[in-house]
Amino acid sequence: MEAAGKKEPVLKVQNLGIQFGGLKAVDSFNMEIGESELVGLIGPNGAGKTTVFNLITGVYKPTEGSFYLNGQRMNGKKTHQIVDAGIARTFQNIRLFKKMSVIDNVKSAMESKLSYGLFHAVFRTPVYWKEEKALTERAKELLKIVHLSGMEDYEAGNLPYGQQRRLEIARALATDMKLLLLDEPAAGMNPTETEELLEIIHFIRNEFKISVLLIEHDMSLVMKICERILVLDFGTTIAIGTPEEIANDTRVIEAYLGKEDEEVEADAKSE
Ligand SMILES: Nc1ncnc2c1ncn2[C@@H]1O[C@H](COP(=O)(O)OP(=O)(O)OP(=O)(O)O)[C@@H](O)[C@H]1O
Repeated sequence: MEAAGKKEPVLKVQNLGIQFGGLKAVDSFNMEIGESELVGLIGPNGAGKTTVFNLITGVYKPTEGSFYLNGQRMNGKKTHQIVDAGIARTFQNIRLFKKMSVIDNVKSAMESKLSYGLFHAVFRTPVYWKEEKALTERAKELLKIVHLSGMEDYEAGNLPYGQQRRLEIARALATDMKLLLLDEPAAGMNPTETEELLEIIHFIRNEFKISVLLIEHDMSLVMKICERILVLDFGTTIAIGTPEEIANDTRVIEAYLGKEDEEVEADAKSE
């Protein structure tokens, strides 16, 4: 997958694959994502999309291939090292500290950035308070970006589903990433919430100049927001292209939804 421009791609994936027993969940996966690009990763259930995320965040160890972040080889690194290097993600099944406040959820994602030591934390020194204040301000800014201003003190688990998904995005932003992986961010959202999410993703990409890789079943969102789309089926890449190319690709139409061509084309046009 060729990235736009001549600069080193933010993410470069070469022949990445993993086998679970006899199943090749992801096979020879290749992809490049350039700076500030917004790329979609789609495919039917079980196609291998989340497995790709798990591979490039160090959750799974690839059985073949390599991947690079800004030219730095990332194979074999632990998840926290990959997060520190600049890859952040959200999860299909939301992972928040449900009993913690909204703002503490964001602040806890920034912990690795803290420079004060145990002494300052235990004795609550001026150094501690200064850094805490800066952290709180930053967390508030991030909550504003995901339209959660005013919700700082709510318990995260009590937020409606759509807001919890946006809080996950704020947590990911708190890690100062270069590449943001979003796993079905619109799942469970109504059309108004999805529209709001779309605006937020655009804003984040433009504001932070980050690259985004998006797994999403909501085709209208994918078609509207992604500059390029990669389609997986049974762990294999079956198509790469612009939203328009993907919507008209017969292999995608046949494999992706498993419907008759006319039916899928009608769906794609109505979205
Ligand atoms: N840890 C694992 N052990 C064994 N098989 C696994 C494991 N993780 C994923 N798989 C299998 O790998 C395949 C790809 O799964 P994956 O979750 O990546 O698909 P997906 O495209 O994200 O699907 P969905 O859209 O339903 O989330 C599936 O057949 C799945 O059962």
